[in-house]
Amino acid sequence: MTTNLADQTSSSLRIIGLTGGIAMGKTLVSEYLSTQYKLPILDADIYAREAVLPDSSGLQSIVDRYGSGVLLPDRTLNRQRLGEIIFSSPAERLWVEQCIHPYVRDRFVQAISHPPLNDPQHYPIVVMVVPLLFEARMTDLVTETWVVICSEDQQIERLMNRDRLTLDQAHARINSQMEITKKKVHATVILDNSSTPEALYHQVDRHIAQQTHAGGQN
Ligand SMILES: CC(C)(COP(=O)(O)OP(=O)(O)OC[C@H]1O[C@@H](n2cnc3c(N)ncnc32)[C@H](O)[C@@H]1O)[C@@H](O)C(=O)NCCC(=O)NCCS
Ligand SMILES: Nc1ncnc2c1ncn2[C@@H]1O[C@H](COP(=O)(O)OP(=O)(O)OP(=O)(O)O)[C@@H](O)[C@H]1O
Repeated sequence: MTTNLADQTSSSLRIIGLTGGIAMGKTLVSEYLSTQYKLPILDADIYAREAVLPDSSGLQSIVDRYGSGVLLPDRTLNRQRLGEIIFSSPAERLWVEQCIHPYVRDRFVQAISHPPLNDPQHYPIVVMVVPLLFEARMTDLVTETWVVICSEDQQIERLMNRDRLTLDQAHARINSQMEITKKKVHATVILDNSSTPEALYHQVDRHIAQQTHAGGQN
């Protein structure tokens, strides 16, 4: 039986699962929700980094599999090297994910089940930023899903510029995620980030107000 975290916590608590394709604008939205609405933000990418900190069992497993060449001289994870490995091999990506995702899920569950975030009087809305919300089957952790989208051309341009990637590298990362058209099918809310950040923020304002007014229902 699937355990639904939202059922374990107060029914009035809204948990927004914020996702979208890589580099489509999740961070822009989460920063806005944090600064404009003071919402608590829990971020899967941050938890995934914690899972491979020096001396963690996660990092040790990765070194056991790929050798010490996956470490930088200061013994921290060489993220660029691990990225080359997992974004060019679906099998290795799945292996790394099964190593890291259980930790990420645990961190979300811990955060939302304990004070202060389990008190809807203080925090009626919590945001979980989860790039792989659908792929990693974490939708049971949230009460609504917000999917940020833009065109594929914009995605590639933003990704290449931000992360200094070649076109092939950008494609490899995009192709390792569920197609955005499929994510849209599962969305409670679609946020179109193909224009300016301000246009995106207006949509966020509208959906926070609408959903709050409707009592957090879809
Ligand atoms: C491969 C790693 C070391 C690359 O690190 P890097 O600093 O370059 O990227 P960062 O972690 O900031 O991720 C940037 C974006 O890449 C995408 N991404 C990351 N991991 C994955 C993955 N396994 N599959 C598809 N896309 C991914 C996400 O959109 C994410 O927001 C890192 O992404 C990683 O450890 N990935 C495996 C863990 C994971 O699945 N994380 C996703 C959150 S649960
Ligand atoms: N509307 C926009 N116009 C121009 N640039 C944008 C816009 N939205 C986002 N960007 C830029 O695109 C890049 C990706 O945006 P952002 O980091 O918010 O995406 P993300 O979904 O959080 O990425 P990731 O999946 O890697 O975590 C950033 O460099 C950001 O500044």
